[in-house]
Amino acid sequence: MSVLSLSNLSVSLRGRDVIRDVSLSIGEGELVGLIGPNGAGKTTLMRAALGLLPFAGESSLAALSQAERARQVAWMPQAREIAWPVSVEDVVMLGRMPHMTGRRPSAVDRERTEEALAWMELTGMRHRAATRLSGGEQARVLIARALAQDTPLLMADEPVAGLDPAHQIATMQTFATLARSGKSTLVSLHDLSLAARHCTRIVMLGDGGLVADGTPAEVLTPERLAHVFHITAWYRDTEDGPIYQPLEVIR
Ligand SMILES: Nc1ncnc2c1ncn2[C@@H]1O[C@H](COP(=O)(O)OP(=O)(O)OP(=O)(O)O)[C@@H](O)[C@H]1O
Repeated sequence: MSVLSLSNLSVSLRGRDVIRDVSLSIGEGELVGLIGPNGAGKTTLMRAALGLLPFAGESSLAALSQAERARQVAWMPQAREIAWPVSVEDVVMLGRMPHMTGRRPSAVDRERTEEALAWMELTGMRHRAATRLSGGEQARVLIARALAQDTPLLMADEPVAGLDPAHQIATMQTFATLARSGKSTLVSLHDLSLAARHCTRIVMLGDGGLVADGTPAEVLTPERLAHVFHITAWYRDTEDGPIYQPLEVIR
């Protein structure tokens, strides 16, 4: 079953075509990396898919009511400064809002919150004010809030930007674990190695259009890296998975 379906999605901002005719469908248990250079349209595509921007074409998510959408998809935007001086666990518990029926959190709400705190290694700082955390720690709190929402689909805009290497890897492994349990994630990334190692599928955008959609090995060819990213990269298929190291800029 598909958790997101986009059909001929196009977005025009201030008279400029930013996304052109993108069609794709994400099924259960997929971890999809959305890659493309700065300005390629990754954020715009995700925001339009969520119904946060006007678009032409169709998005299965945008067609849902606000309440249904909040139970179908958790969204972690790129902006990640937490402005509310509340505890880490309270921010994460906010992810349970779409599921809460009464005024008090249920046993399931508490369980999902605990799980999300543990996933993001935040249990030890649960009582700290979220505003007093470092940038990377705040990002982990917002990922935990999205995980606590416990939706079939998670959409995250550069969730690992600003995280240290251990937390980048752990976050991608959490998404992979979710995928194995049938949940899907669409995640925009700039790190090609993380994308290649952890994603089951890569969607490459270039200048607003869909350039390629397939397995990491199918999509990350030297020709596309040259043409779309203007780079050369060192590549090896190792026992620990594929490794990509960008090397030179092609001018
Ligand atoms: N409100 C806006 N009005 C006009 N143009 C916009 C607006 N928002 C974004 N754009 C333009 O749309 C294009 C795509 O932007 P978008 O933020 O989707 O790219 P991105 O792939 O997410 O980039 P990055 O990797 O830098 O985050 C860019 O050229 C950007 O300048």
